[in-house]
Amino acid sequence: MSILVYISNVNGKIKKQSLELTSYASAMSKSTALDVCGVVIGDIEDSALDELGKYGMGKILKAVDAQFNNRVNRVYTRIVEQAARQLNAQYILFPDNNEGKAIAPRLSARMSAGFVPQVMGMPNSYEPFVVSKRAFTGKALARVEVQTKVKILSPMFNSFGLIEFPKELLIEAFTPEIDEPHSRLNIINRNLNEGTISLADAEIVVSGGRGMKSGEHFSMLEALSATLGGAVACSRPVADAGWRPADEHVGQTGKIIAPNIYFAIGISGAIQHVAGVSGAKCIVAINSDPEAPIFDVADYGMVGDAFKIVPELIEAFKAHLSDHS
Ligand SMILES: Cc1cc2nc3c(=O)[nH]c(=O)nc-3n(C[C@H](O)[C@H](O)[C@H](O)COP(=O)(O)OP(=O)(O)OC[C@H]3O[C@@H](n4cnc5c(N)ncnc54)[C@H](O)[C@@H]3O)c2cc1C
Repeated sequence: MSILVYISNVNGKIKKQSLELTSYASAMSKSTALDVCGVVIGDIEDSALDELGKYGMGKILKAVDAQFNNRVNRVYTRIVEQAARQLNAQYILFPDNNEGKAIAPRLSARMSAGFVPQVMGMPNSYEPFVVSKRAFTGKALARVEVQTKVKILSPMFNSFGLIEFPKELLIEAFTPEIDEPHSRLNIINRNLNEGTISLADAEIVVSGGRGMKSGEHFSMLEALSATLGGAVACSRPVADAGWRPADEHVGQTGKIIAPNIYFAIGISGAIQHVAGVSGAKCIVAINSDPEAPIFDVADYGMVGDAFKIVPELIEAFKAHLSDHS
């Protein structure tokens, strides 16, 4: 019997979320004595998977077929289901991202398995199985009891962290039986953001709001983000105005992120915005209005003009980083 981790394969690379999910599964295996296994789909070198052993992965089923490189959620669901049945998985873990959101509910229906998205922290108990999840756009935690034999969980990114549980890793080829067309769609072109840290993976996020006045002024936030090795995000009006791409918008109707540090710069802190970042470990707010609601949720606040403070911060961080390099 096992705990099965769905390993996201992005162009032959694994995401940090998969390392965190593996740590999470390894912590669960301490309480359940179940083996930690994984399934990965599409072209990927074994060497790209080795790191998972460091976090407690014992075995990976690797489903490689050129047809699997175009992700078709219906087919991926069938593959994970077959892997789960082969490994007698009691728990199946998905990342809380678009992939998890597309596959986990389908799998839940196919396997009659209870599914809990947006899981926060480790299970509260195993008999009965109770786990906490985000509720009411992050304003509350709900404790959920799952009564089905197989349970599917999507832990929130960065809600657990990376913990090493070194294990010898075995990678096995896996040939699922797919008796339906792999795709009814032809993907003609894919445009990927190369060389940037994705918002979901970023440990530091530098986010700007309407207080930045225009899209051009975001170059300042890009410079701060580059200095710190982070990613840039924005509030919804900024994306709506076309100052930044729509996929950078965080909040209730955008991405939900939980970085270690979230810089909210020229952002008022409306409840719909905070809903997307309340999981951040530390919020640093820069706002010229001392009454801005963002200061109610910020761990550190600077009252003042972002156009003066941000360049000074960049210089200070650069000096600090060069002293410590
Ligand atoms: C159903 C619904 C869903 C929504 N979903 C989202 C969502 O997912 N994400 C989201 O972000 N919003 C969402 N909104 C919009 C949300 O209610 C707010 O309108 C929005 O978050 C405000 O964006 P902002 O903070 O950038 O702008 P503003 O509220 O205009 O705030 C700008 C801030 O910049 C400060 N400022 C101005 N000049 C400077 C300066 N020079 N230096 C420093 N600070 C300065 C101001 O003091 C102010 O606090 C949603 C709204 C609704 C109704």
